[in-house]
Amino acid sequence: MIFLEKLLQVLNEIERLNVVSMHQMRKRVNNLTKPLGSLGRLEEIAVKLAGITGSVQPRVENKAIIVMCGDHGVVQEGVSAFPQEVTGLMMANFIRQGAAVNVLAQQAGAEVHVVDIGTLLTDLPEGVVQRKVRPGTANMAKGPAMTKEEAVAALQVGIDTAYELADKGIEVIGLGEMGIGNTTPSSAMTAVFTNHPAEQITGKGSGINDEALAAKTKVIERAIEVNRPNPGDAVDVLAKVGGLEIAGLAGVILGAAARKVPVVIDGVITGAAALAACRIEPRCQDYLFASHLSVEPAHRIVLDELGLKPLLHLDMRLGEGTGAALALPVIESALQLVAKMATFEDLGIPSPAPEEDEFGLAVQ
Ligand SMILES: Cc1cc2ncn([C@H]3O[C@H](COP(=O)(O)O)[C@@H](O)[C@H]3O)c2cc1C
Ligand SMILES: O=C(O)c1cccnc1
Repeated sequence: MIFLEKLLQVLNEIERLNVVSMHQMRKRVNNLTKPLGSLGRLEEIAVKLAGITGSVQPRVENKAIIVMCGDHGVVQEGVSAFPQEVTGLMMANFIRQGAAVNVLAQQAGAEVHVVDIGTLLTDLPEGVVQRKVRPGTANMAKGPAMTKEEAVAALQVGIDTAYELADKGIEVIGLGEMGIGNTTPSSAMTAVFTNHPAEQITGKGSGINDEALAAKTKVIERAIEVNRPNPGDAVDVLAKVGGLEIAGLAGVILGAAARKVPVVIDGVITGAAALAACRIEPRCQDYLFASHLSVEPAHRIVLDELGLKPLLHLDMRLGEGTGAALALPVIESALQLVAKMATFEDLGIPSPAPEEDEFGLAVQ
């Protein structure tokens, strides 16, 4: 249980947002040459980033997307439109820069880190980070997807990955994943954590038909019934009805929050990981940005539960970190505005800033 001790130490390091920096950033934003509040959510982004980093000049120039990859025993139940081999083939595609996330990450100026935390592939393409905890999960419709020890080990892989990136100067992390079948554990976890019926939470994933959707819903119900995950114990939920890449992503969030690095979540799978991370340590909620709203029904429920508003509405349902990659430039733009716009002071006219900000602090 060395892992567990390390995990507890990480949780201990996650701090609340720095309210002083947020107040200073709000003051700066209110003094920019524009009507108060007119940059809308971009203003909120700047203030939140100040709180996360504890700096009035936060930076998100050095960006990375972590694509955690894992396979799922539950595909035996026919829950995906695609065969399991596609997970490994897509890993090679990420390395060849041929996937959607590669194109969008390049647009955003973000590095893509591909981590094998639990695929069935034995011959990994060069460039994939090898952190396999086990080769694929077991079929959760018949028993636990993995042991609790394996779930903790996967969390630790995520924490280590976040630490490595923070140590090399990465200032914002986008989350992505690849794993055929992974919308099934994501929906199961969301059903358990939010106490919604599987029917309201299950979607078509990569594109199953209505008949297969009904069967997928039943598989999720059965997995919950067979395993009885304890909603009050997020590691139990991850182990019984989760996935290796999902646990790894939850670990990335915990590690990034401990290092004061903002995290941009993507679709329904990274959303389920965020729910797990926030159940393990609620303070990490403050470190999250929601990039977009997926068409998968579980996603809206996840974001509501996390109290996050998506930045983009593009009707996407891909995963990989594609939504996160698209949101990174929006987040960076918020800071560029703060850094480069003139203030009312520069124009020599009084600022329209209110006397108090949302923290009840005087801003003049
Ligand atoms: C070619 C291809 C590329 C993908 N990139 C992301 N996903 C997405 O689809 C999978 C989840 O959907 P389901 O639960 O229905 O299997 C995940 O790998 C997710 O990242 C892909 C899926 C496919 C087929
Ligand atoms: O929105 C997502 O994250 C998603 C949807 C379908 C398949 N994979 C991912």
